[in-house]
Amino acid sequence: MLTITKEFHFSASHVLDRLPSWHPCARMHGHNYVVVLELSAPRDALTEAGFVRDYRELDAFKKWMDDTLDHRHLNEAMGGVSPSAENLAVWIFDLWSERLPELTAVRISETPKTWATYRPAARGGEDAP
Ligand SMILES: Nc1nc2c(c(=O)[nH]1)N=C([C@H](O)[C@H](O)COP(=O)(O)OP(=O)(O)OP(=O)(O)O)CN2
Ligand SMILES: [Zn+2]
Repeated sequence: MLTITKEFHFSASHVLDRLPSWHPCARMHGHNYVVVLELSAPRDALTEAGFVRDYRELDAFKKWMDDTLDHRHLNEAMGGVSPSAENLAVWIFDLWSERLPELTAVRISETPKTWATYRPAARGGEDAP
């Protein structure tokens, strides 16, 4: 299995309003988010050029991210889903997995020290069918 990743950046605010009120993240605050898309393909399924998928074909994802998430309030942009890093990873995966069939994982960083990864078992890795 071959795996490629590409990193994207956006800035947004959120409120984790399902947390208890004493929790700092229950207050409005913002992050400079990092999103990493991971795409995978078996070695015998690479394109003629030797790509899992051309990185440049991910320009559409960047445009969507800029339009939908950048400088937005994630509680609104995500339609009421609690905007944790975990839920954001799942939400992005579910929105993009049909358009990017090679998508195997979405990783989200809110701070330089934190990462959340959504990697559905059936879609990638050594155990994939
Ligand atoms: N499992 C999760 N825990 C937390 C999430 C999350 O999405 N998933 N989100 C937050 C906050 O939104 C934010 O990311 C703060 O995280 P935290 O690590 O507390 O950030 P700090 O910069 O304040 O941490 P320091 O330890 O002071 O560097 C909270 N938890
Ligand atoms: Zn936060």
